Amino acid sequence: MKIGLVAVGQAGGKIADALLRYERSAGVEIVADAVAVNTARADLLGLQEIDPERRVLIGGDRVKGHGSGADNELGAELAREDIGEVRDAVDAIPTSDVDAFLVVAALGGGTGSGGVPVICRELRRIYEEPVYALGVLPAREEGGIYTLNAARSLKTVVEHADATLLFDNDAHRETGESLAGGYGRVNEEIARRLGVLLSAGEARDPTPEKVVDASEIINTLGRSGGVASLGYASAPLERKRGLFGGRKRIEEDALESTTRVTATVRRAALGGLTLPCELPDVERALVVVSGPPETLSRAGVEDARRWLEEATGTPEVRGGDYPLRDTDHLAAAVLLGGVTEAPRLAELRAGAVEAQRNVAAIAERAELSGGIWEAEGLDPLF
Ligand SMILES: Nc1nc2c(ncn2[C@@H]2O[C@H](COP(=O)(O)OP(=O)(O)OP(=O)(O)O)[C@@H](O)[C@H]2O)c(=O)[nH]1
Repeated sequence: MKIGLVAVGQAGGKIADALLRYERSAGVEIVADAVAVNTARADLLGLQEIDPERRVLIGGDRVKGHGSGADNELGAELAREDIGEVRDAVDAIPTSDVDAFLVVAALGGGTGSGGVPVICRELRRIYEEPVYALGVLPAREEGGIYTLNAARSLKTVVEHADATLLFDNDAHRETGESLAGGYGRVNEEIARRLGVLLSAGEARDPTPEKVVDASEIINTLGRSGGVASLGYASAPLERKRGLFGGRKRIEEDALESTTRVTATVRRAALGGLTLPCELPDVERALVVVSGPPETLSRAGVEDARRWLEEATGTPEVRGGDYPLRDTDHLAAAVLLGGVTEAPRLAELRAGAVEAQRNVAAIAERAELSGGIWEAEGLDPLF
């Protein structure tokens, strides 16, 4: 499946860079072209993979290229004002190659958080292809404003994107790792997951037993504004030198590969989700198993698909394989579409309501303190 990639804000740009690096190193073609949008000039200059001609600075007249300072109302306003420039940049993407658009950003800051819903709405207005958002949720320690930004942005994005794939930064922190220290690894993790999912439909050689095409990914994500989560897990494979030397190969017995496939899919769906959720709380699922052809047990993929059907309680579970010759791992990607509830979303909503209350109380206090000067009866200088 080929996407037109639109990266908004700092995190969006870095994730897009990571996806383009994945594409190059894996030798696959999954990004038709990528555009980066930001209110901060320095962030745009720091990008490494996105063509400089496809980098769009918005709000230059108002914020002078210095970003929107975690103010997502400002981020949305600047995106609305300069939407024509974003549109022109996206117009240059060869849409005959594009199966869907993916608009990527962190939802906790200002530019990405405010810009994503505005850009999704505009792309949906113009193009027939589905427009998906990939939103990164802030870590708990980032506090009330980031939580409030993310909740308000998400509430708006689900209205304007065909579906929103969420990635919880907190769920992917390693013990003892600082938030910012883990960004590089986390971005590569997002890129690998998306990479495996999107490449599956582009697989040609070796030929998959059961191809996962773009329409299956689109049908799983849905087009009615749902939330999605993407699971991933991998298992190392042992290569042994053949009897007469030569290239090491993987020795398989059918039972072993069936068990490995089902166990890896279960780990991806139960413990490796970008947005942790309970399986009965999803409406659709898609499983892709990738690895050397001799390890891709057809029975294993079918068992895993049936297990997902039971665990989710929905008949809408699709599945396929993606054979890769030169890998020492078996990997499973599980896409869950139509996620109706997740603990992190409930927590985000509650945190945002509280933060909004605090913001209102502070504004009221500020108004009162302004009133003190009124009461003094002093005239200002001018
Ligand atoms: N996964 C991931 N999260 C990031 C990265 N950089 C920042 N974040 C998170 O993104 C949120 C802030 O979003 P940014 O993208 O930095 O901000 P922005 O959209 O450019 O908006 P402003 O800088 O406020 O104009 C916070 O929750 C950060 O923890 C990154 O490289 N990867």
